[in-house]
Amino acid sequence: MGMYDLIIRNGNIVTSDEIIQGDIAISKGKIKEISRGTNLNAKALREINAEDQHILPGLIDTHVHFNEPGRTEWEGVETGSRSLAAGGVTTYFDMPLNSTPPTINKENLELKRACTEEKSIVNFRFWGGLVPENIEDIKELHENGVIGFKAFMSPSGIADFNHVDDITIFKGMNEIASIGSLLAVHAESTIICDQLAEEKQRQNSTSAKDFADSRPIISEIEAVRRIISYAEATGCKLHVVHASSRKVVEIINEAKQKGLDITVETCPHYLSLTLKDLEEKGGVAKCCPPLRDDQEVDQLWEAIANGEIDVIASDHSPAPADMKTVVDGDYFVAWGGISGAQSTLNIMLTEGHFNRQLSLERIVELTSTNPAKLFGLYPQKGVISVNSDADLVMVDLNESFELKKEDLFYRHKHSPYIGKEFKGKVTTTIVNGQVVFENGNITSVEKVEK
Ligand SMILES: NC(=O)N[C@H]1NC(=O)NC1=O
Ligand SMILES: [Zn+2]
Ligand SMILES: [Zn+2]
Repeated sequence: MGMYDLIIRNGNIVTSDEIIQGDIAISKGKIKEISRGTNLNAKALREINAEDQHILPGLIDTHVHFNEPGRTEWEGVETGSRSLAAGGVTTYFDMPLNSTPPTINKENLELKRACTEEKSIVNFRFWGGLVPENIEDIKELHENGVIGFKAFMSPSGIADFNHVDDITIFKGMNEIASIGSLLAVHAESTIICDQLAEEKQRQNSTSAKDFADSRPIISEIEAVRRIISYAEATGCKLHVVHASSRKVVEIINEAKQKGLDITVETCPHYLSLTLKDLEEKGGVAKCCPPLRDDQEVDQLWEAIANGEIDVIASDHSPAPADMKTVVDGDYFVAWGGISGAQSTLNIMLTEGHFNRQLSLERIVELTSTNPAKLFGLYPQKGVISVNSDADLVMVDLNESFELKKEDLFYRHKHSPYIGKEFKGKVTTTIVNGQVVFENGNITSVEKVEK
């Protein structure tokens, strides 16, 4: 009879394939045994009764901006990773911008790695940046472990992270293809967005709708079509982040059908919020691309149901509340970025599972299994199986709650989801076999070694 570190008894174990009832035994950070239907005849230092709860692979949030080092007054690894733990996320990929210095060379990557290792309570990986100035640094970043590269096709809003011009895209994608890595793109057209914004501002038309109209869906479509041309020409693997419309998703699917290695992400805010929320809630709901309308939201859910979307990630891009404020009705000045890292699973359960009959298996696939497969972490992560990492989230689907400001672990406790009724509550989050979040509290502050 074995002696394990932890046994979780009698839960409904969800993977991307099936839901089974059983026990999970964990030691040294790994899943050692799983029983189907029966009780494991074993003991552990600690046992958790998961009766009536569902156990999912911990979420892998492939898209967050934690601003550390250098801009921790916006967020930071400590608060950021705690909010992820509270939301059932056990691994995150930190974007190369909004921290200073940005992750565009090896030295800067090491700075980010050092502070993250010191402070994160969940697992992490890093994106490298592709900017016009760093083509020579791509290979070294790759060799030092970045999971891929991120480029902006339109201004990023951050002075030390320039957007790419066509020649940088061409050369960068050739380089990224040659090392076998992947390019993630923020795809909006600079020309369309900048010129429409300038016209609007010149006319003093600065409402929520004016802002949204200055970044129309055609701007995403145009940029995605252009980047697909380069992917075809260079053979570079491509990942389009935060598609706000099924029209964008459809173009990517056509390219997939033609045999291109291309994937697409959307975010919880495009699946749950609209321009109306931007008008009513103000800058807290401002993001780029902007929120669309009800019809676009429904169509994105249809795309999910059809298997046309690969990954759901938060694009948590926080800022202090005063930077998110709409001053004199001007929506152009507020920071674009949604604080959402803690709410991804809640949105998927409430809007997806309960309101639209999306299966729990599909939610697992979109938030954990697919990200793990896409970035080479599978089957170590993204699945509940023997020998996988013990990264797990337990949810009580019978519990409902209204999100309150005090529930948030962010450095700045604002979010467009405050006041929203959620069905399905995260009760426990386990990272590398350690309980890090339980019953509303962070329980372990041990740093995660990478
Ligand atoms: N710089 C940055 O984080 N930008 C993000 N914010 C947002 O709303 N969209 C983005 O790409
Ligand atoms: Zn972006
Ligand atoms: Zn982002």
